[in-house]
Amino acid sequence: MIGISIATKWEYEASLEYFSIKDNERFGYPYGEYFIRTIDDTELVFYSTGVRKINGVGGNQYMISKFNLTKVIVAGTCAGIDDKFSNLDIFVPDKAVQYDCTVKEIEPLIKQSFIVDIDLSKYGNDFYTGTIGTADKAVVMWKDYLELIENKITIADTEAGAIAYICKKNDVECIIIKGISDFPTEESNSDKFESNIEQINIYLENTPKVMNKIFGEYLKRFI
Ligand SMILES: Nc1ncnc2c1ncn2[C@@H]1O[C@H](CCC(=O)c2cccc(C(=O)O)c2)[C@@H](O)[C@H]1O
Repeated sequence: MIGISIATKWEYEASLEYFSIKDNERFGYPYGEYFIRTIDDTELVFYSTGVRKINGVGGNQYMISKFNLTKVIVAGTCAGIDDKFSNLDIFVPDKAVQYDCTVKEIEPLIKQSFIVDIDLSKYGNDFYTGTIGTADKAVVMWKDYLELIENKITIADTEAGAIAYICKKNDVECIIIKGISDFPTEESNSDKFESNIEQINIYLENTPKVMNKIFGEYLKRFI
């Protein structure tokens, strides 16, 4: 069985809609909900975990143990960091890093022990790849965005790097498929809150579009 890990309720709702899931096919578990679908003769369990690293890791560890998963695919949205890319571009990163685990004033932002390399060689190369950076807070502030650019991060989220890390501990393959839902914008002091609300609205508008693109154009070749 392969697990499809989904963080937010909006991403999960878009998944329910995409696969036309009926109420009696939805089951609860301590971190959220799951449903099961067979695609190309492979059984997949789609589950919501809730947001940020603790929920992402807890939900995945639970599902790896419950269903004896052989692979986890993290599917969802992310912030765009590298400005060569645009909203709705989809990535399958070959590197996942946690960037909030060091004292950055005296240590490098990213330490080797928090980097997971992902071998994509058997899946071809007709997709965007790069480094996904994960931390427990969303990338909203311009100074955080500049720091990620400086550290050569391509996209950022709040779960994937930690999920890849615990998959490795479990000897379970982890593939991350993420689409850009939003980019941080430079905020001035006066419109900090407005610019944040605007970013959230863009995220909400793009979430179903990203999930449909992942399921329609990317999922099958990674299962
Ligand atoms: N900018 C982002 N940074 C990090 N992760 C992002 C971003 N965008 C999307 N994700 C991904 O989607 C989910 C939720 C998104 C989220 O929390 C968010 C999105 C936009 C603005 C704000 C805000 O507070 O203004 C919060 C997370 O689970 C994460 O995996």
